Amino acid sequence: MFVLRQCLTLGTKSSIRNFSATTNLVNLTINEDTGVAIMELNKPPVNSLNYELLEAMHRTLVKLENEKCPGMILTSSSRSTFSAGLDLLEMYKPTVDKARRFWSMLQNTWIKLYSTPYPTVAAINGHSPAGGCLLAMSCEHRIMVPDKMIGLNETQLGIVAPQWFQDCMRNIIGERQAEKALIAGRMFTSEEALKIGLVDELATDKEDLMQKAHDFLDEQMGLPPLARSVVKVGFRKDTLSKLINGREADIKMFLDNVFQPKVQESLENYIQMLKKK
Ligand SMILES: CCCCCC/C=C\CC(=O)SCCNC(=O)CCNC(=O)[C@H](O)C(C)(C)COP(=O)(O)OP(=O)(O)OC[C@H]1O[C@@H](n2cnc3c(N)ncnc32)[C@H](O)[C@@H]1OP(=O)(O)O
Repeated sequence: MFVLRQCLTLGTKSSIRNFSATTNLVNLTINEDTGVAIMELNKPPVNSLNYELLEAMHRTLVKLENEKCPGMILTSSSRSTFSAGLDLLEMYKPTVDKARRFWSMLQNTWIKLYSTPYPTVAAINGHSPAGGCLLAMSCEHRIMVPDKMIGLNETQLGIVAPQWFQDCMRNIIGERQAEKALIAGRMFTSEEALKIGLVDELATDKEDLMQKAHDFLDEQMGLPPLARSVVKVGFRKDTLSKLINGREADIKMFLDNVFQPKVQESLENYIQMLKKK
């Protein structure tokens, strides 16, 4: 195995191979024999999804697609958290330009991740609320360590999970379970998530998690890749097209909501609460 460290400040293919001391928000490891990529989110302490992390993810996904990646594992370098979801500071008192840029990058990243032709598996080694749950749901297969929490908890924060977040959940756990979970903003334990099908497997620890993720990819990589990807994208095309054809309306929805005084008040209280913990 060798490690390619993807650095935000580096753009060219050759320079990506050089380690740089600059913060690496995404660590990319590619197995020389199998080509399998491990994309590890690395924004301590909890991988909150700010513009820079989303951009680093997007850039990595473009690179993997260009280099005909055969399969990818999405995981996190944090011991407690897969991803804490969207960075609350991106939504708290932003300028219009900053909010628009942020949301647009979230859309870009999700569209790339949800539509990869190659198989993807989320190795969920920690809590995965809201936007973190979206990332996991955008992969094809989810494996989670025990005793962590996952779900779309937006309602509990006084905000609304966008339609495409909701669609992703509905596509996985079905209409009735998704409606109940989304209205309540419910977070599930790993064990509950397995029961309702929000995750596919539980692992005993990180080693078991990665082994199971590799096993899933091995199985997928044994299938004819073109047929596999056509079926995958066929299943996902309605959800994808809804956002792709409605990106501007979705940005407007976000901007209209994020600047509501009530929403700003909820975000402020929530940020304070997290800081006091
Ligand atoms: C507004 C219009 C519509 C918008 C639609 C939005 C759609 C999606 C929204 C989201 O994704 S909002 C984010 C939702 N996320 C959460 O509710 C998770 C909040 N975090 C936690 O519950 C916990 O941090 C954790 C993930 C369970 C991890 O717990 P742990 O004990 O390990 O770590 P903490 O001590 O709580 O946190 C460390 C450090 O990180 C800061 N932080 C945590 N989450 C976020 C976040 N999402 N954004 C920014 N910062 C975050 C936390 O405040 C701590 O900071 P310091 O005290 O160290 O400064």
